[in-house]
Amino acid sequence: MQIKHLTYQFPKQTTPFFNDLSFNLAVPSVNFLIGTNGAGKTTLADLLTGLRSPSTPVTLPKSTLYLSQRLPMLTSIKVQDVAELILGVEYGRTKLTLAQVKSLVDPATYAVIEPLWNQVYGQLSGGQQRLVQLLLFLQCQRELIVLDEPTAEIDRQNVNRLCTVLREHPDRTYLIITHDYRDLTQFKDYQVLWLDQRRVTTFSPVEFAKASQPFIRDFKQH
Ligand SMILES: Nc1ncnc2c1ncn2[C@@H]1O[C@H](COP(=O)(O)OP(=O)(O)OP(=O)(O)O)[C@@H](O)[C@H]1O
Repeated sequence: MQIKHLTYQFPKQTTPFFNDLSFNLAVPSVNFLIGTNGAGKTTLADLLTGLRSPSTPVTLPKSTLYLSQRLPMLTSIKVQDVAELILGVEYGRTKLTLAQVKSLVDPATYAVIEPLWNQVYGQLSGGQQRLVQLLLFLQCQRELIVLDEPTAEIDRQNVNRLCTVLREHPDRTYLIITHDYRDLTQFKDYQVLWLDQRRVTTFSPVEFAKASQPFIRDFKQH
């Protein structure tokens, strides 16, 4: 998937933040987007998913799923209502039983949802809320699936579950923003996109293992 000549200027700014940025997303594959705080990763994700509009016309993926860092959700409803909201819309159903959910989602997702089914969503921990939303939304297929720091609040056992779900769909194209090298080691094959100085450099796993730029060296040491 080629992103060509992407230019974006924040409102009220006099110069573009991204100027004629071009890069390739590996398709289908996991693309990890890395870079220092403030490099522009979230801004780039916002642009690819239509949350922000590029300053000049660019061809972008037609359908995207964007799980940004802070996911809004009604907190007084139960986990089963959250499942109905997300899966019900996707599958065109207004009511979903736990048994029906079992038939719609993958086993790793069911293992997380089942024990929480009757709990009030707002009473889950921050990490549990994030995990429930991520796993339910990952049951939906789109041309590009963008995850902004999906593992940030999640314990490593649940990260394993999350990555199991991601690996179960090798036909998908993911763009995953991360500051955690351990996320890369969950996958055999992937592409790394390093956003630095408003430019993207891409690496295969072998190239990334050899790369020795200070940011990448520190990233790999985590
Ligand atoms: N509305 C705005 N106007 C001007 N600059 C902005 C605006 N919103 C964000 N920025 C700047 O754009 C830069 C990129 O921000 P962004 O959130 O995309 O970085 P990031 O790489 O996702 O960082 P982090 O790793 O900390 O999440 C930051 O320096 C930020 O201050």
